[in-house]
Amino acid sequence: MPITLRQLTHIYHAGTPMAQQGIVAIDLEITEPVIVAIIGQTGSGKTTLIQHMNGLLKPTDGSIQIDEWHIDRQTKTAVLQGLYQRVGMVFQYPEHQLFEATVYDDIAYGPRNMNLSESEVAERVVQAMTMVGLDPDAIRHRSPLQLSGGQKRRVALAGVLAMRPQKMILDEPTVGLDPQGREAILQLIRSLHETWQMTIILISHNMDDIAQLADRVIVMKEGRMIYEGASAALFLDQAKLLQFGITAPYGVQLVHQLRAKGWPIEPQGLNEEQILDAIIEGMHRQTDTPSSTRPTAPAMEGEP
Ligand SMILES: Nc1ncnc2c1ncn2[C@@H]1O[C@H](COP(=O)(O)OP(=O)(O)OP(=O)(O)O)[C@@H](O)[C@H]1O
Repeated sequence: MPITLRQLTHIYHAGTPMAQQGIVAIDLEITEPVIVAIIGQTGSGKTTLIQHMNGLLKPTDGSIQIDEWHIDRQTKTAVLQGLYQRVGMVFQYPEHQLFEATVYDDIAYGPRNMNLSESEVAERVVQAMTMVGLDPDAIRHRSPLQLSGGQKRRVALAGVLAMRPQKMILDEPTVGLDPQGREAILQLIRSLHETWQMTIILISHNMDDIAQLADRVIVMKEGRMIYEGASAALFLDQAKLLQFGITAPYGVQLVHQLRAKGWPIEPQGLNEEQILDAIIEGMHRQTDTPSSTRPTAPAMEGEP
């Protein structure tokens, strides 16, 4: 079932002198399962948008349809709570919200709030820990405070997964992690999507993360959605990148630079492997081209 937004609008403190525009008239259809990235400058409405997708905010105008939930300004708060459990939200720096004495209790917090039996809670905690690559026997009794940054983030993710959401929203999932921790979280997100067919919506400022993960990209500006489309199409369109003030991922920049120098490279995708294949293919094509028509390869430094 697609996620459908119709003229979705949110004005904070609507009808008061403090009224502040959050998002305006957003029409969007997300066909699942998919990984969607939301980008945009600070204050552009990214957080306001995602908070409608898990029932933390209600529209002041327009509507949002997620599975059986149709939400508009009339929707009662109790109805929103069901959505909150179905669509998991992982906040920026979620590890700052680990507050229980043990890893087990932290992950069990969400399922316990769902009034499940303790045996069901235990089953979910172990499954969620396994899903995020944490060894349940090794760390369940440890304090979350004793874990590394990457492990803490996995615990926070497991806490959301233990509620068995069908969709997940991640706010800056790799921010503050070292390169190894970042790579591990990217892999985890990819495997959640592929193994569980989970729709994942993420906010990110990291274009390399987006190039590696996202099928689609939404660009927000001043509360409005100014672009929605395939991430590959956006990153390969230099005019749009310039228009939106987006710096392309490193691999894509390399492709643009090589193309500008006449290398016949036509990348079909965006992840590192695809870009590398495209560059190698371009090199082969260049070698096959008769020398009179061959574009000039970039000269190495120090070469004539
Ligand atoms: N609780 C609030 N009360 C009033 N205005 C708000 C509130 N939250 C956000 N806004 C306003 O709504 C607009 C969109 O904010 P939002 O937080 O959605 O942007 P964002 O793109 O997520 O920004 P950032 O990247 O800084 O998190 C901004 O003008 C902001 O000032």
